[in-house]
Amino acid sequence: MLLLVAAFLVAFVLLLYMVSPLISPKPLKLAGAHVVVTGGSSGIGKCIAIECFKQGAFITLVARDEAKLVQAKKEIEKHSVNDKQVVLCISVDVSKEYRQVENVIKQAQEKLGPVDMLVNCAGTSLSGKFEEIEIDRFARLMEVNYLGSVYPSRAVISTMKERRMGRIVFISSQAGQLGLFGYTAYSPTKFALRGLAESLQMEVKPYNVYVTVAYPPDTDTPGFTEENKSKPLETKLISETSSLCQADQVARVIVKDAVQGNFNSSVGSDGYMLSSLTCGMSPVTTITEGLQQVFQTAMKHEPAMYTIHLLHPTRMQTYYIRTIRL
Ligand SMILES: NC(=O)C1=CN([C@@H]2O[C@H](COP(=O)(O)OP(=O)(O)OC[C@H]3O[C@@H](n4cnc5c(N)ncnc54)[C@H](OP(=O)(O)O)[C@@H]3O)[C@@H](O)[C@H]2O)C=CC1
Ligand SMILES: CCCCCCCCCCCCCCCC(=O)[C@@H](N)CO
Repeated sequence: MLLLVAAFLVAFVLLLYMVSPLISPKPLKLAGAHVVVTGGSSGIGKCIAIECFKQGAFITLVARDEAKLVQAKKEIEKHSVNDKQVVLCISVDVSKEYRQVENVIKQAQEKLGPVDMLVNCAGTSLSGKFEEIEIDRFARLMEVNYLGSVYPSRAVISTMKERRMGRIVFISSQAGQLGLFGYTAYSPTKFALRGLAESLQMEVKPYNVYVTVAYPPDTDTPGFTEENKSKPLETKLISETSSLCQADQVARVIVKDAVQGNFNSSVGSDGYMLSSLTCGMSPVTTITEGLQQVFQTAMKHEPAMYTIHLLHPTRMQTYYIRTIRL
């Protein structure tokens, strides 16, 4: 019996390695690519823009405050690697009107060509006890963090599908992997991004478009400083168990994962553990990731469960879907 299980596992691992070229996308070339970064005027978004610019990309920064945009543009331009590179700034609130966001993307495409990579980094956080958070803030946070990622993505997706190439990145958070004291308004907006990303990835994979969800830990940014002003002591104590990162370090990891087309992107060893523990049935981009999900399930359930986890038709879709003829 044991032998049978072992043989089954070996056969399966072999099979997975055979299909591995099918599930690993070709890396995106950033040199000459057009990268749109919402929230690109500050913190993590600005560092993502710098990282892409350093690799030869053309950048469109999208945020509301024009002065901050101009300042960020100057900072990014210092890192140019050739004299053709451009940083374009467009001011818009990504969470209000879909048509406005669509126009901004149109303008960007007219100036710098079709979008090769969209990074949805515009977002805001708020911590506090459930009953102390002003009721309007729940809707506002959902608008900015969730709809503010839906709108730009929706505006670029058709062109990406037509061109059979592209990357869409969503910036969730470790607080989008587990709910924490103080994050009743914030966490759900970041969980929502994962649902969106998983669904969208399944739709666009046949068109060679890859989606990445990043789950950064606390990161030293202007947004983080702002959030700390109202942070309950409990939230601070819990958060201190995970590391505080620098924005450029987080940005490097996110850009690397997006370029490679990895679905999941996490930073550091606790980020890695958290992603393993909360892997669910997310799309996998590497064999190790797939096996890891299964062993994760195996530790939690009876053997039947991990067979289902591996072989369920839905999982098969995420392995195999390449082309659909409608
Ligand atoms: N810092 C952290 O600890 C972590 C942050 N994150 C997430 O990363 C993202 C960036 O965070 P961080 O760098 O700290 O944030 P910052 O506050 O430093 O920067 C936020 C950026 O988003 C823009 N922005 C905010 N709201 C809107 C809007 N409605 N429309 C257009 N642009 C907007 C801001 O510009 P402007 O205000 O001018 O519009 C700014 O460029 C957020 O989604 C955050 O939730 C995730 C995990 C950890
Ligand atoms: C075995 C696994 C160990 C992992 C321990 C994980 C502990 C969780 C700490 C979570 C910290 C909260 C991050 C929120 C960041 C964020 O989105 C805001 N800062 C935005 O500004």
